[in-house]
Amino acid sequence: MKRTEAVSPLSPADRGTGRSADPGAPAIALRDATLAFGDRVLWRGLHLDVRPGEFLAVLGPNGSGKTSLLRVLLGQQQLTGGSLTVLGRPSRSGSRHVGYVPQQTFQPTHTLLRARDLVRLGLDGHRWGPPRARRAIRCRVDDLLESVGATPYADVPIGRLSGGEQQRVRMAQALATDPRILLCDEPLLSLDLQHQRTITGLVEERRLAAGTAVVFVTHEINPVLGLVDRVLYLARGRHRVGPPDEVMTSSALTELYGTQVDVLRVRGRVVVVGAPDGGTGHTHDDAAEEGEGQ
Ligand SMILES: Nc1ncnc2c1ncn2[C@@H]1O[C@H](COP(=O)(O)OP(=O)(O)OP(=O)(O)O)[C@@H](O)[C@H]1O
Repeated sequence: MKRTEAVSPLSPADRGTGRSADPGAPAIALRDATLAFGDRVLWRGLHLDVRPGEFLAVLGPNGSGKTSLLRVLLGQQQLTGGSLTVLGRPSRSGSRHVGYVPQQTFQPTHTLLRARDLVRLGLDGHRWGPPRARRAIRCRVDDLLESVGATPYADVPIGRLSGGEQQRVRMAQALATDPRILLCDEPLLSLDLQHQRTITGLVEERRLAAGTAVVFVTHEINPVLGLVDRVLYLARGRHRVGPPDEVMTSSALTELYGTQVDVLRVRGRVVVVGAPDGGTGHTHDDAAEEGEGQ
């Protein structure tokens, strides 16, 4: 299990409420941020504030630097240039105020760790001092598992679960500490429509109830189109940020890719045609799938 992805000890400075010193401060602030590996620039000059309660979708072709951006926000990867603050402070790894749903990695089938153990690690893996009362922890774990529809397999070793089932458990783990920022790396991968809705519903609930800022990496914007405040689109070392109606347009993506790209709206869905990487999955037509299932 990649325990460090979601759980690690708190630094002493991080034991507070997670609120910024300045309540009006953005949850995340990137200034002139650049990330490069050797000569390869993933993105440069990124200037971005993510407000509390905002839903930012991060799109872009394979290798454009979406996961790397999350690693930067998690404090696991240093910027090459520019600066970053998270909840008003320099980012650091292991903050309980930042929930993380990592990109899907399949667990070995022989692992003994059960779904409920993984969620529990998300709950008390950050804590110093005596463990919380067992019953309270068990109830909270049960509630979290229930919220993602994972109760039926709470006691099944995680390696025996399907990709979609594992994904739902990871979401429960990420929400365990009531994070003020939620970073999701393709959390809808492997999920059928019903469970996509369960997951997006949970994220939305959390965002509205607690003002959690959401950074949501996805290859498929349509399942979250109604929730997204802004899109950050990364491609060819460049980026574009703005509301979906401004970014998901033929002119914006043509400029970003440097070649003709057409963005169509079909029954309220976004369809991208002609992106050199074959598109980033926006052409997937959920509406058709939904109709078929009824
Ligand atoms: N530590 C590292 N050192 C060198 N190169 C790296 C490192 N981390 C990532 N890369 C490279 O940076 C590029 C971007 O990787 P990243 O995982 O951020 O892409 P992505 O947009 O999330 O892709 P995908 O859609 O396939 O998940 C890749 O080519 C990757 O190999």
